[in-house]
Amino acid sequence: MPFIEAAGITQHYDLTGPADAPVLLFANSIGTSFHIWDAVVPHLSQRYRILRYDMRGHGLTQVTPVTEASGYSMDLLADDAAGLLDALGIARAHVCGLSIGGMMAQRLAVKAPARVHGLILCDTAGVIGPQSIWADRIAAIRARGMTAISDGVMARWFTQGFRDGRPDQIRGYTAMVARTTEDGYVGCSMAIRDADLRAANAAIAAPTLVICGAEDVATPPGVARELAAGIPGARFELLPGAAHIPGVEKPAELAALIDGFLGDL
Ligand SMILES: O=C(O)CCC(=O)CC(=O)O
Repeated sequence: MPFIEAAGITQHYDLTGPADAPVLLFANSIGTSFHIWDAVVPHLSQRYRILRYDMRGHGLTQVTPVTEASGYSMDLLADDAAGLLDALGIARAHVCGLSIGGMMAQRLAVKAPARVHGLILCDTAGVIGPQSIWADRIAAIRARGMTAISDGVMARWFTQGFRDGRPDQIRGYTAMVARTTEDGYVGCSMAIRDADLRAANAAIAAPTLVICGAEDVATPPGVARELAAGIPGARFELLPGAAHIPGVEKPAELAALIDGFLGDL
């Protein structure tokens, strides 16, 4: 199980695919580990060297303490990803980020343009609000723990059909949320709450594809279209039959969109 010291913390990652293939870095959404990409990887791992990692305080990556006064920031999360690339000796990668992972990817593309080749922004936005939803979530977690939010999260992550048809998956993903560290989730909530990336996104130079599940209620298609409109030359693709985590509900379709886009670069 690979761990590496990067950006001052112990990060948990997985690197698979041909050693000489272009690197494709996946960044996850809040409350998840890199296993949300498990079903996508087999569709891409012949042509890309796939790097996945757990965000700070998530999965098996180290959590750092969070107080009312000091949470995490989107810059810190972008520095974590850049530190991971440094530690692994990877100069440049395609980056595919989901939700907060997509916000981190926007930030990385602005802060370190030489590191980002192709940019895929999946079910994300330049701002995810209103800020009150983050205050409410943080208060609920601090009062009652992670299980206070896990049922509501499932309703946003997956379509009704998937929730009805795959109770095994819903139990598993509920456990994934519940086992996320409180400080990790709260710290990342603060990073989302405090981020408005829209103005800075005008400077993104990487070729960009924005993808959104047609049934996403957390970062709906209208918001994702606005994100694409704010990034020079960005394309937008709607993914039918998926909500907030298309890599779980529509892995082959998501992989085809990613591969089609990267194949043109
Ligand atoms: O998923 C994210 O990273 C942010 C949006 C969100 O909170 C969706 C959810 O878990 O309900």
